[in-house]
Amino acid sequence: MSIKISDISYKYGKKQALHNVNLELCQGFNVLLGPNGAGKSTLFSLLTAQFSIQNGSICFGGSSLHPPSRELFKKVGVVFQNTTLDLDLTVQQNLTYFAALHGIGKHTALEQLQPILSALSLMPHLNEKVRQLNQGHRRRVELARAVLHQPHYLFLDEPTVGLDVPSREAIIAYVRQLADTGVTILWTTHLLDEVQADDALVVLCDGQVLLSERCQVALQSMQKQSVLDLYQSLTKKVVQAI
Ligand SMILES: Nc1ncnc2c1ncn2[C@@H]1O[C@H](COP(=O)(O)OP(=O)(O)OP(=O)(O)O)[C@@H](O)[C@H]1O
Repeated sequence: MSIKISDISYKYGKKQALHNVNLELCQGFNVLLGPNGAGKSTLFSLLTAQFSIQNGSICFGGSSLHPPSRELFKKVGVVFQNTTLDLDLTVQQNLTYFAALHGIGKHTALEQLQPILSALSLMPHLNEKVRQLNQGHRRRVELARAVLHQPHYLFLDEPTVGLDVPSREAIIAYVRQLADTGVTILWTTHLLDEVQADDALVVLCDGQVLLSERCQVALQSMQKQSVLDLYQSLTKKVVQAI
C-alpha cells in the first residue's frame, strides 16, 4: 500500500519548514535524503502523527491520517532516532510488553519474533537488560519491536547513525528484506552510501521536494555518475539561493 502526501505545508510559528510537499511513497524501500534543516524530521513527525497536519493531507492506502486512527496505527512501525526502550527491562520484556499493547500474547509474540531475533542476532541477548547492550544491539531491539506486529508501513529516522559496521549491515539487510515482502518503508538518512540504484529516492531541501524518482532513473536522466554527484547538484542550487 502506498502513502500519498498531498499539498503538505508546515510552519513553526513564522518559520515555514515544509512548502507544499507532494509525494507518493510506494511499497518497497524509499530513502529520504536532505541536508540539515531540510524538513525531514518535520515530515517524519507528521507521518508518525507526532505533529498534527496544518495544511494538506496524508493518506495511507486510502485511509486518511487526519485524524490518526487506532486501526491505522496497528499497521505502522516506527524506529525513532532516540531510544524509546526501557533500559531496565530485558530485551524479551521490552518486546513482549510492546506485543501486549498490540494484543499479542507472550507465547505468540515469542514465536513471531523468532525469525526476526535470529536475523538480527538477538537470540543470545533475550534475557539481558537493554542497559547492558551496546548501541548497535539496542537499535536492533528497536527494530525488532517496530516490526513484531508485522506492520504494512515502517518509518526509520536515521536508524544507522553512530553504529558499527556489523549492526549497520544487520539492520539494513533486514529492512531491505522486509521491503522485498511489500512493506512500505521510509528510511531517512544522511549516509549516501545507504542508497541503492533500485531505491525510490526523495530529496528534500529547504522544505521542498527536489526529487522523487527511482535512483537509477534519476542518475540516468540527470547524467550523474553517483548518488553524491546527484545529491550535490540538486541541493547546491537551493542552498546557494537561500
Ligand atoms: N521547534 C521548532 N521551532 C522553530 N523552527 C523549527 C523547529 N523545529 C524545526 N525548525 C526549523 O524547521 C526547519 C526544518 O527542520 P527539521 O528538523 O524538520 O529538518 P531536518 O531535515 O530534520 O534537519 P536535521 O537533518 O538537522 O535533523 C529548519 O529550518 C528548522 O530550523
